[in-house]
Amino acid sequence: MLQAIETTGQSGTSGGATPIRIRNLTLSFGTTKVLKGIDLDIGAGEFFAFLGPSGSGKSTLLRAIAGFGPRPSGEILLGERNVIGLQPWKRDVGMVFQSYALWPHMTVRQNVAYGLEERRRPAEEIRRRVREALELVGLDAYADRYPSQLSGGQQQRVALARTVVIEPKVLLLDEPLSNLDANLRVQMRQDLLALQRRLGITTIFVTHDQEEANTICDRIAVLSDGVVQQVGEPDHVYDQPANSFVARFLGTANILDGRVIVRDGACCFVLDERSSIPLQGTHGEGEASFVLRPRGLEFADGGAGEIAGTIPGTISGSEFLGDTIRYFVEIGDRSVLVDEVHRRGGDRRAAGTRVMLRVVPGQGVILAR
Ligand SMILES: Nc1ncnc2c1ncn2[C@@H]1O[C@H](COP(=O)(O)OP(=O)(O)OP(=O)(O)O)[C@@H](O)[C@H]1O
Repeated sequence: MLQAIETTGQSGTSGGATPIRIRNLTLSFGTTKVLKGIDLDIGAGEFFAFLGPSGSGKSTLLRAIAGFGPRPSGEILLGERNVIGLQPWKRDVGMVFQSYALWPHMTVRQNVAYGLEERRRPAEEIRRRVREALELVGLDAYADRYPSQLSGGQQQRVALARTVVIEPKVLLLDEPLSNLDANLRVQMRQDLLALQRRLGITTIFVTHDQEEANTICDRIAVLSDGVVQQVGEPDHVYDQPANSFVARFLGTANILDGRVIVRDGACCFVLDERSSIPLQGTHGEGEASFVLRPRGLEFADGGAGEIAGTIPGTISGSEFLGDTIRYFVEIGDRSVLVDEVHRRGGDRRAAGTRVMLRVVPGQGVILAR
């Protein structure tokens, strides 16, 4: 019965925004553990993303919060209440899925009203709340249409209206934009952000699309193999990845293996016998990886011969990316990516050219290995 409704909230219980605390959450399908001791704190009113590759456990975690799937161990606190073991419809959460699953034989108005009718709200209240929900998603003029008379984006907005109309304390969105075409997704994510801000409702958004998470969410949790790899604001996680998985998953990264040494009190990253890079700040000595975005490296032009702190290399190819040109540079037996701003009419560096690279000051992260 919930298939088309996909909301598990109770009517008229919204109150203030609800924080979510997850403690040591573990969940298995049969003998396969897919959530492995998840700890998370999601603030009241926060727009939070679960981001990770396919199979990392994002949907399973979201569904566990909603009360679907096998019973996990650990705690899920919605406000002060541990909801583990509680039936989905008693949790006061609303969930929107990738497939909108609207009732095709019902108008937009009837679809949105359905959850309130099921909860036996008075007719006048239903009329008012449905009108408000449709205004919220900008579809009040479409109330008498059937789903087949709407675009994909409009249908998804009906699905959102149908969920928020029951005033859940927590809104769970499982890849809600992935059925839409690229342009509509960009538009819809802004609409979604505006809606979330207006409602002030604690919201979790599941996606494998880092751009989607980064553009609309306050904070993200990066998941891999049922484990939270890192939590933080999108720019922080991008700039300061906790490990090489996060660095690779959030954009393109050069991961250079070498070691940190301290010489005369100054830290230095030794790539090989020809290349060492001075480091800012203090780091422990030992095996390490230097994680650098392609924009974190630049060409040290103009110097004759090798310059201290630079890395000699040879360009092996390049790609035109619009605003930038991405160069493939061989350094020893490894290859790195270097992005250089494209200037109109500027010459492209040719394959085979010998170059010196340096780290842009302040760029890069050292990860112990
Ligand atoms: N009903 C199920 N029975 C058995 N295994 C399942 C079931 N649902 C999910 N899994 C497994 O649990 C793991 C996590 O799946 P989940 O759907 O949570 O990943 P996800 O990160 O949401 O991936 P996607 O982005 O592809 O939806 C996967 O290995 C998946 O095969």
